[in-house]
Amino acid sequence: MTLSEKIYQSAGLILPAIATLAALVVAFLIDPYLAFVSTSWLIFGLLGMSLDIVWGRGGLLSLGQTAFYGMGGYFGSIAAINFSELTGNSIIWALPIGSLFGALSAMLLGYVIFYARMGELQSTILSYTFTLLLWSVIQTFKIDIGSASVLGDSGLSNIPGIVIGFGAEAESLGPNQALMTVIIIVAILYFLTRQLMHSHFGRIIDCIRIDSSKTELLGYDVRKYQLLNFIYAGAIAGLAGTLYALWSNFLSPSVFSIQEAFLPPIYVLIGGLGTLAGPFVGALMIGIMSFVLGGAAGGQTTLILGMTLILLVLFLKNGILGSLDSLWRKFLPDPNAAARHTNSVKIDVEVLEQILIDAEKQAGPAKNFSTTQLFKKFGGVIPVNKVDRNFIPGKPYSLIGANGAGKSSFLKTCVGIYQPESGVVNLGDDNITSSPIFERVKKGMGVKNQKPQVFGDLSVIDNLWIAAYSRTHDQQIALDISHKVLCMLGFEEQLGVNASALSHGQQQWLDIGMVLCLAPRIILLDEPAAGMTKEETRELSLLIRTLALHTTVVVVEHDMDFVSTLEGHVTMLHQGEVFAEGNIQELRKDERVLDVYLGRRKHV
Ligand SMILES: Nc1ncnc2c1ncn2[C@@H]1O[C@H](COP(=O)(O)OP(=O)(O)OP(=O)(O)O)[C@@H](O)[C@H]1O
Repeated sequence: MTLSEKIYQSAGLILPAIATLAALVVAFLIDPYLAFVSTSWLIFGLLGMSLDIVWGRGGLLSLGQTAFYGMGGYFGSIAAINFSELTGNSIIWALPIGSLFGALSAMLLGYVIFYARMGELQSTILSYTFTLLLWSVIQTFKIDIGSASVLGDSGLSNIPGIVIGFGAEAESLGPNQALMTVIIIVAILYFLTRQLMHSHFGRIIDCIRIDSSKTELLGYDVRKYQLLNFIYAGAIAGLAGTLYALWSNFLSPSVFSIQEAFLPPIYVLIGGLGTLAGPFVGALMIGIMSFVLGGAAGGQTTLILGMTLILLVLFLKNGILGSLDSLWRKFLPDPNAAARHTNSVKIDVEVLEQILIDAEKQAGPAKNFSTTQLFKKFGGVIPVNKVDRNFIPGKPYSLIGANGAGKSSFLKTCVGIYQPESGVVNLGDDNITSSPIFERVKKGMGVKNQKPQVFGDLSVIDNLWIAAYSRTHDQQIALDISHKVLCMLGFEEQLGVNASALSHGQQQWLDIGMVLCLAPRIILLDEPAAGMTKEETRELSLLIRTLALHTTVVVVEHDMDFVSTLEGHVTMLHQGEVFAEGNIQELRKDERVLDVYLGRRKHV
């Protein structure tokens, strides 16, 4: 890595650290009124960051962040009002309780969103509805909890300020000290979140955003990770809400309002989606503009602000920090340059054998795979009609058939993408008929779909690593496995290239490499030769034959010539049923098979 790349890599750490120190100095020096106002900008930035975790990293535009913020604010304030009477200090009670209630509300909403497998738009609308629901409830809700009185649309008052001392004499901090305290809390949360997003957890979240179905095919429990990420962001929003309540000493139901719900997405868009620090820039910019325009624009603040924001989002599509990042990258060496130097893939069979032997040592022997009376229908169409099959290691199995014969449907029903109406799927001794996909993968199933599924924004090595990590849960072992597979494919030079910069054929190989990193005990390949050159197809055939010596391999394939090179067992499907089987030479002589393939009616 060059010096300029090293500086770029550490910028996300160094620049915010410098910004924190500078902010502390400024907070100490500025006018108390400005310190008071700018504290709220920082808190809004924190709320924006909580959305960036869910949206920029997790891929879900949630309009529920202000709901968690409001819930955190209310419950944190109730704790502060009651407990600070006893101990003086407000934040040690309010912040944990506020973030706990933010997290709990996020858990409730997130569970519905992720476990009901809602689409993106549905999820956004549901999160918005959740916020509005709380708004209407809190407006009429009146209750006394100890010394705290929640008074419907009159809100909650008498919230103590930010008190960090203890005892009867402990007092609220002045505006400058309060700002400095909030800067420190926000900085801690920013660096913690950055660390989390750079950990394996963050990488998995990135993969889910890019391609959630592929992430599940790598054996990750996608919904669990999405929910955990959502809960974490809810906790941050709840904490931001509590800080806001302590700062303003008052909370009204308007924190759950429509206007508030749309502010965090604006902060994120202005600052830069997925940058984590961007929402602070966005909140600061809006705060400063409103502050400055408030006096000068004679009642036209909202109009001028709105126009400026529209122009900003139009001309800086990646937001301020996102655009600066793109600009900076232009001065760095092109990480994808090596993608242009790739030759056609030549499998290193020796390395492949070693990988397969290691996999066997770690994951156990190959497993049989069988279906019994497997049946799937779509309305009147029956693409899988009571199929009994038993696949064992030794020779590859090919499933052939004309278009619409049911090959892909059979494979998808085996993988768990389609749920069968009846019948059983067994992996080794386990009945996996109703297991979720990620559990099947954990039990040893490896799947390669027809189109290459790689994480385009991640480097080649990271793509392999994320697959290997799913099996090993050990960062170093996963890296060792990734390097072996990289070497087997001859991709060493392309290690740092983004997967999206590879050609279609290379992406197919990378996808196959990812499957190998899982050390699968049975491998299902759907038209793996699609889009490959003749040379690559030859290598693929060699790879599949080698794989079949160590694992069970089932290939769905159209191309009879390719199937004949596999020298394995062939099953022909027709109208969802097993129509013929044997080796390819026998099937090629079978008139009934030729009739189906050539569309003749003589024997069928
Ligand atoms: N999700 C679905 N909903 C409705 N019908 C489907 C669905 N998936 C497949 N089918 C139908 O099932 C039948 C078998 O399709 P399938 O894709 O499994 O065949 P195939 O042998 O893989 O064909 P091809 O080689 O063209 O991919 C077709 O009639 C198809 O329209």
